[in-house]
Amino acid sequence: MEMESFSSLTVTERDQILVEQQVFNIFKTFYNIPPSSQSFMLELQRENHVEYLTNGLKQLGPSFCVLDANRPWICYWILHSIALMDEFVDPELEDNTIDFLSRCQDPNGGYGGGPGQMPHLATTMLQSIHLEKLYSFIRQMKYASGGFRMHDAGEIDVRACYTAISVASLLNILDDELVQNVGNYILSCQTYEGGISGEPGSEAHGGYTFCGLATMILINEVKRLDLSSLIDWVVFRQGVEGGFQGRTNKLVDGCYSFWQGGIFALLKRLNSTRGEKSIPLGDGEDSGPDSSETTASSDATGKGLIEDLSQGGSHIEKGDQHDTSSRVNSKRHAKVKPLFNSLALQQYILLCSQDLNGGLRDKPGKSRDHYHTCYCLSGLSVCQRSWLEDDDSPPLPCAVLGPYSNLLEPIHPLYNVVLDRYREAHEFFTGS
Ligand SMILES: CC(C)=CCC/C(C)=C/CC/C(C)=C/COP(=O)(O)OP(=O)(O)O
Ligand SMILES: [Zn+2]
Repeated sequence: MEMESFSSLTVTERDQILVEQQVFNIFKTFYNIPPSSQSFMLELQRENHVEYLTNGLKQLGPSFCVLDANRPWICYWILHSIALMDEFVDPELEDNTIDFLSRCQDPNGGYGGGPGQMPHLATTMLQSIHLEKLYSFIRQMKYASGGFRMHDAGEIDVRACYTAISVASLLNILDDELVQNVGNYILSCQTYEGGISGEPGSEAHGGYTFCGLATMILINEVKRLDLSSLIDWVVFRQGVEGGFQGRTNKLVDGCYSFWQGGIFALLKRLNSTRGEKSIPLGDGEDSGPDSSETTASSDATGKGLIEDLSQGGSHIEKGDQHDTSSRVNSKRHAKVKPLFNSLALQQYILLCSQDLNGGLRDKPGKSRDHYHTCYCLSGLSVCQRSWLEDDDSPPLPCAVLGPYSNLLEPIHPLYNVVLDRYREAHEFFTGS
């Protein structure tokens, strides 16, 4: 592009072009090296990621002051990332972390950002011991409009609804009082674009759309959303770089691999014909006989649209060199053509978001951090199973970009917790 016309662009447009150039340089280098060496670039650097994450966990003690009010959330980002790679932390570090988290618990329920800090819904994502007090804290955060506040006198938004409802659901303390009017509040945040905003009147955003959709599923009101326009909005958030943007005209960012990618995982379950008793999506419906012969396109929610879209896939078909639809044809392993380009997203995560020295990031040029590590890896796990109807069976090798050793553990898409851990928690809190 001519310098003159470049300078006439807005800052956002210039950023977009610069990022696209950086990403395409990475892809060009990648495609210019012999295929035999390409596998190294696409390899998940597990050891380095685990080392980076473990070091992060060791620093959570009293001297750790970066993002001070986020420390329990950092624990989740780190521990979840380690669990996704099926790795463990050593028992002493695990004990120290549990001790640290219990010191963050407020005597009146909920967890604060550090020992002695005000309890906050975002940090209450973590396991709680005082269930009654936790219930009372969540109840106090509920606002008459149906929404929840993030903390005492804090902002009311869709994120707070999700954290309140998902924690209450996982801990089996969700009741009608907590649910009352939540659906109306979320509905009031679905915008003319189809996605969901943080609060009424704001712009649709991937983070809030995930939170809003998951909440509506958990409270059995998902059919009240305009799912066809929501799907329409989210499929167009995948960029030519393969990654997702959070909102219209913004840059792609590795963390939306989960916030947007997770939406597809939820939609896939809604559309599934299998009776998923072990992984309820919350709509209370038995979705039919366990037939491995059926295709995933016959649910009432978004029915015709999902069928149509699953024929066409995502909007970035141009240059899609990895379309595996003709190769993935096993009845047990692949039922669903994802509504997004799963291999392009894996390529963005591995080539552009991965720091080969450990950790993952927003985009090339940015630094790694625990938040992006968590949500890039969660998105990668979603991608690897995006062709599967049943998360308990392993994906075919062609659905996993790079060596098969890149395969991560499956997650429960409503809670973003590794499936086995979800099952343990579910059993613990429901006794079944
Ligand atoms: C459970 C929980 C706490 C969920 C959080 C969900 C989430 C990620 C919400 C997004 C918040 C937001 C509007 C970011 C925009 O930042 P930006 O303007 O820097 O980014 P952008 O340019 O990509 O939109
Ligand atoms: Zn991000």
